[in-house]
Amino acid sequence: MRQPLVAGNWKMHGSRAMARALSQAVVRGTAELDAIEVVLLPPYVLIPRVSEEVADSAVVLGAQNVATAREGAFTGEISAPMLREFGCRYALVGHSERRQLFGETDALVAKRALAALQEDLRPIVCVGETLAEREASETEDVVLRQLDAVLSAVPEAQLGQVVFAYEPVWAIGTGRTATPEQAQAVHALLRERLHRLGAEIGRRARILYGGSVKPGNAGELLAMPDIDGGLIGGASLVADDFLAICEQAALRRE
Ligand SMILES: O=C[C@H](O)COP(=O)(O)O
Repeated sequence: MRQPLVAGNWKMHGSRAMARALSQAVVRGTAELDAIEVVLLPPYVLIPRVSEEVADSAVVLGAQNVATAREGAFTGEISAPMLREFGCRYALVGHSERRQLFGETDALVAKRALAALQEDLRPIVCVGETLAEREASETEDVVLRQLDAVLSAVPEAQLGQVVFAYEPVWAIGTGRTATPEQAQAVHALLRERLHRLGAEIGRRARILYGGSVKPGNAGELLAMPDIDGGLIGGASLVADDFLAICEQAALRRE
């Protein structure tokens, strides 16, 4: 059985006071939820603050991106060794906002995933189609192209460390969620592709869903056989909402 994972992507939100209060609420509220893995992805500058708050808990820390190099003249980038030093265990790569707003290509996303793995930082690889691509019936081609770019770069032995996330771009921050059936169809497609690399790889890979997940729709999404958790944006900034989603994910496990 795959352990459900719920990750809160705070995006570019927060302050030191907010990070402290929200992390404490998540630590308290998930203390009994040992069936699931809970990951917080604050902005870089809040990582040290969140790290202190989650230190004695099962809540895991991650970053929203990671550099392709360990160090060097890469202004504005933060490397995997730096993130590890501050307690991060995960890093998002290829979030659609990075792809769309900052021009990150499939090749760059694959390099970021590899750089993370080389430092024992688990990448959460995001894939997803835009509304125009969905309407042009290109969803499968787009998500498989994005997935294959990473699969061809990462050694098979390390694939077990990778988490995948399907986030239809048209559902992110829009209040418009994919139906559980739409999401399941893409998750099954991704798993099928992973399965081709090895039955065990396909069976064990965790594939999260993201895009306007809220307490009101989390249960039906997480009930789908190939949805192993959520990548939560807006709702992760509201402790009660995030905790309610974590509780739904824990039910999936039982
Ligand atoms: O990383 C999180 C996703 O982009 C989803 O964001 P959202 O829950 O605000 O739609």
